Amino acid sequence: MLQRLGPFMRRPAGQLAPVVRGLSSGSVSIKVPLNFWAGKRRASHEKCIKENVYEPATGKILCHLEPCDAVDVDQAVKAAKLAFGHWSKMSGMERARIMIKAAHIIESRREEIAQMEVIDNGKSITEARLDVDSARLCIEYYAGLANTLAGNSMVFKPSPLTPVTAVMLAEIYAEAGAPESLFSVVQGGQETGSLLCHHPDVAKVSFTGSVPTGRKIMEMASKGVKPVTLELGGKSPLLIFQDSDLENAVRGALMANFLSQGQVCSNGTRVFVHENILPQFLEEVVKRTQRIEIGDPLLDNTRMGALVSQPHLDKVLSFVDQAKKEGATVLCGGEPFVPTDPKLRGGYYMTPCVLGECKDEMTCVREEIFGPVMSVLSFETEEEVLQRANDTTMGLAAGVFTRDVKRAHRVVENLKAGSCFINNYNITPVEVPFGGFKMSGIGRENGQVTIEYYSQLKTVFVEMGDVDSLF
Ligand SMILES: NC(=O)c1ccc[n+]([C@@H]2O[C@H](COP(=O)([O-])OP(=O)(O)OC[C@H]3O[C@@H](n4cnc5c(N)ncnc54)[C@H](O)[C@@H]3O)[C@@H](O)[C@H]2O)c1
Ligand SMILES: O=CCc1c[nH]cn1
Repeated sequence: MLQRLGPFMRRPAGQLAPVVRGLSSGSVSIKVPLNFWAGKRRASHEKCIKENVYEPATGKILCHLEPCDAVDVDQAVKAAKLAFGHWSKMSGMERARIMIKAAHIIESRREEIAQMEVIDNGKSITEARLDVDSARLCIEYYAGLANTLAGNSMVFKPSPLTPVTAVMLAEIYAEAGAPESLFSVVQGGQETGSLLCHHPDVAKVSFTGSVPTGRKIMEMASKGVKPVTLELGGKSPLLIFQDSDLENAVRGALMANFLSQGQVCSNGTRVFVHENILPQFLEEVVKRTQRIEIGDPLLDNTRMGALVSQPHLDKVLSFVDQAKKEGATVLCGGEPFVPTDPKLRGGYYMTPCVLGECKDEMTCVREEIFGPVMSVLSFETEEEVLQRANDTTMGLAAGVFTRDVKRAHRVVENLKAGSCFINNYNITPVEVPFGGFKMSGIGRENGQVTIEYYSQLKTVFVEMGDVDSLF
């Protein structure tokens, strides 16, 4: 395991707590470059100002980001264009073989990748392992479809807050035998992103992020008349009817709000509960929220790690303050959390929050918080709750809990959202398309339909006879 982690330097021992299956929080300091194209990791070509990147669990500096400038982006895109030439001429079988090999490498390095994702992102190791499995399954699924299709190359810019693991994926594709630069990584923030959108050799822009940034991306892509896929934010409703199995509804509400410290686009953060079961629901949901184990994300029993950055934590806490000012009741959580372990004291933790007595017009109900904050609202009738659930500019996901199967189908038919869950929440298998209605996005990821969003259709007429001319 440690040999594989060669490029990552460990901090001197001494202040470290026991190592958890390889890495421990606060023990990693990355010195190697984080850009990757033409077969290797690369520093940016200019000695630019390096930006600190912090480990969410500890607040310690994890690495330095060297944003790619126009020269770097141009090199990466040109290399990707060459790779496209090779890759698209390979047979589907050859491409599938390379993808399956990449999937096997991911499987064999599952724990190492998951641990590095935790260090990079702050989420719990339990979730990170599932994320690595999802990545592998995704590659396996599309390898199955590759046999009959054209292939693309990609230049990927990760969030500047979490730059580390995307480079590992680039190395894995290279090891699996993919043409050089088939999958490249350029680091940076909005300037680098904007360079990619404007580059004339970039044929398609796929963006995952917030609605305001998505709007800018679409605007930039429009200059080159480039197609876009936009996977944007949400403010999804979860409807819990009186006839629900209450135990499962409570579990669903927790899964809809607290995965990845609430930093999940599809989260069902507006929880509408029928007025007759509201007291029981709140008692149970608050009890279980208070039991969520917060702390070192690399420990197996942790269920909630750290938020991605200090500014983001501050923003989420300010949403809770605003909710209080607007009349919501904090039923639990919503406070900064300082773990007892001294090495975690600088980390970005908060207690998961349930807000009661929420009203439709409150900021916490209207705006995406992207943190562990559940807003609970009461309703009386199906018609009323459907109208309120759809009263949003976004439409990524929605959920309904009821034992009445006819009601379940009637409700999801009327919910304006790309993914609807009946008696569960946040289930996203790779075979099933994922994407938003309204301002939550354009296009779909996952499933067979996604291929259409990354392909050009070419129509070719071949005349075998004479041209029937009118002239
Ligand atoms: N629909 C989905 O599948 C999905 C998945 C995950 C996250 N999200 C959404 O993402 C948001 C949270 O992510 P975030 O905080 O990283 O979002 P963000 O919009 O702040 O940033 C996303 C990315 O855009 C880049 N960027 C920012 N400004 C840019 C510009 N002007 N030009 C080019 N690039 C620019 C950033 O560097 C970053 O890599 C939430 O709204 C969440 O719902 C959506
Ligand atoms: O934050 C986004 C979550 C998600 C689930 N499936 C695809 N994206």
